[in-house]
Amino acid sequence: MNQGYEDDSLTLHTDLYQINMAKTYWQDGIHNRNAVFDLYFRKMPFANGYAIYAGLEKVIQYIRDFRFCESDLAYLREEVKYEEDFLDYLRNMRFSGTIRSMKEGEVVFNNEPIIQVEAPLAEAQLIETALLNIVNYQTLIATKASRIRQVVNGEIALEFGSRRAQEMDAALWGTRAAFIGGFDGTSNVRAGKLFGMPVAGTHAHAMVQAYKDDYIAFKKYAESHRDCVFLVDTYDTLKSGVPAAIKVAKEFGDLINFKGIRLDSGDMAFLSKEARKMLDEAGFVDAKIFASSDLDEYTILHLKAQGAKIDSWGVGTKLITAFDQPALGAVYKLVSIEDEHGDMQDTIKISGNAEKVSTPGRKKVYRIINRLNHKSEGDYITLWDENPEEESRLKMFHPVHTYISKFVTDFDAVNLHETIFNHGELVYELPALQQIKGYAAENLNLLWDEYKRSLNPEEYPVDLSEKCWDNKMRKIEEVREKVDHLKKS
Ligand SMILES: Nc1ncnc2c1ncn2[C@@H]1O[C@H](COP(=O)(O)OP(=O)(O)OP(=O)(O)O)[C@@H](O)[C@H]1O
Ligand SMILES: O=P(O)(O)OC[C@H]1O[C@H](OP(=O)(O)OP(=O)(O)O)[C@H](O)[C@@H]1O
Ligand SMILES: O=C(O)c1cccnc1
Repeated sequence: MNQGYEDDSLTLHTDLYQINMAKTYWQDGIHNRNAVFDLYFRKMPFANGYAIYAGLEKVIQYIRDFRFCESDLAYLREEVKYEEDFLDYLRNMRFSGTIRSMKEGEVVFNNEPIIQVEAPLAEAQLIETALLNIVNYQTLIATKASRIRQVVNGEIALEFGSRRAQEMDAALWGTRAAFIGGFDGTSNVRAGKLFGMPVAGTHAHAMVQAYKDDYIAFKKYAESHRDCVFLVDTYDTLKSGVPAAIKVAKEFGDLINFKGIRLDSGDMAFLSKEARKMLDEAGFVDAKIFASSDLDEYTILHLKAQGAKIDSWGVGTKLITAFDQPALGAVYKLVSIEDEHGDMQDTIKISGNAEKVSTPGRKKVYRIINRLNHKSEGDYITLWDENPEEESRLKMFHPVHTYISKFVTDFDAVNLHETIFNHGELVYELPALQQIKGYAAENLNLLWDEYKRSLNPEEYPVDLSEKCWDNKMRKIEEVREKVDHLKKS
């Protein structure tokens, strides 16, 4: 999308204040100081017990291609009035830092760094907006998809939301995220082409309206396709749609693969049960019933509770727009920065709300897995120089309500971060999408069911090591002393 420019990049896909800060750092000569930022979210989306991380593929593409092109620089020169020497600095900028990230498809929780950026201060600052933009949306959709997958269980779930998504990129990357979260395929053909996802589809009401008759429309479709799923609710599902589908299936016999029917309105519990009887009586016991129409995990659960005979669920609007929670709220916080002597100094952002106080320092995140039952005991955030793998007994305690604690022995501590870029060089090979999806499903098996139920799940422990916690308390104290001192002077 060049909008008339000869060249274009995603590098201006940032907030102006990031470039303004970069200019201040550059002018002051601190732009190359090593800085560490954590990307994390604070509250579990949809009040779910876990989230599924998606977005890494796009983050990699964005970082790999990070550079200001000439039309970006011309814009900054003419419209924002930046001086030539600063523009020269931007012209030569490439991302030269290190990015550590959890793997795509990882089961993630609030308040743990999903991505950690360690880079020259100005570079780390400039990429914030795009990273958050990507991860916030894709993680939200993967998580919503996973919630729907939990209730759909062993049946088929198809993503149908392109027409309702917040624009084209959202449809495309959203459906990829939904696939990672557990969907089986998409109606978006470009997603099939670009990501290798399975594509699937039936037909719309428009086709039945065009032929003005269920039977004629289905017959015409059968003449032009081998796989047939007929949409039966345009006029009257049980009186016209289902009988017409059965009639065409009988007439065409082996000439078509009659896969079933789709319901898109009305009482889908009642209609699916009646349609199932009609299909079975006609001998089409293998024909499947597809359902769509404003579905989400709640309607699907209710339909199942009513004994609906639905085999395949098409979900659009409520998935692709994350209808009940439109934002994940992930943030990007500076946790450590090099001082004038070359030493790293940890930084903190204070808030009146204890849960919002950032956790200082360059950190690692471990998943503590019980060797006896292969279930996760929780996640354990340490400072960089700690190694829980070498410890035989771990004290895990809640970082806010510290009296909630437990000791864990006989565990494996799995470091959840992979190095993606090392000093600017891409060193990570992204697995195939199918593998990422498999990884998400596999990792969910590490969680007790109590964390996975869609309603009122238990809170999964995300704890700080004692050293990490002490460091945080020390930083809080330092800030407090400084503020007290300012008040007095
Ligand atoms: N038995 C059922 N129990 C609970 N929810 C249902 C049941 N049957 C359908 N639904 C859901 O109820 C909602 C009905 O939507 P709506 O009122 O728009 O009617 P509709 O039958 O889809 O009609 P139309 O698409 O023609 O406007 C949809 O979200 C659908 O998934
Ligand atoms: O309801 P969603 O979860 O968003 O799923 C996608 C919807 O898109 C189509 O409807 P639409 O009314 O757009 O077209 P149609 O005429 O083919 O029904 C389809 O029939 C689904 O109802
Ligand atoms: O293939 C379908 O049935 C379909 C595709 C997109 C939206 N609604 C339905």
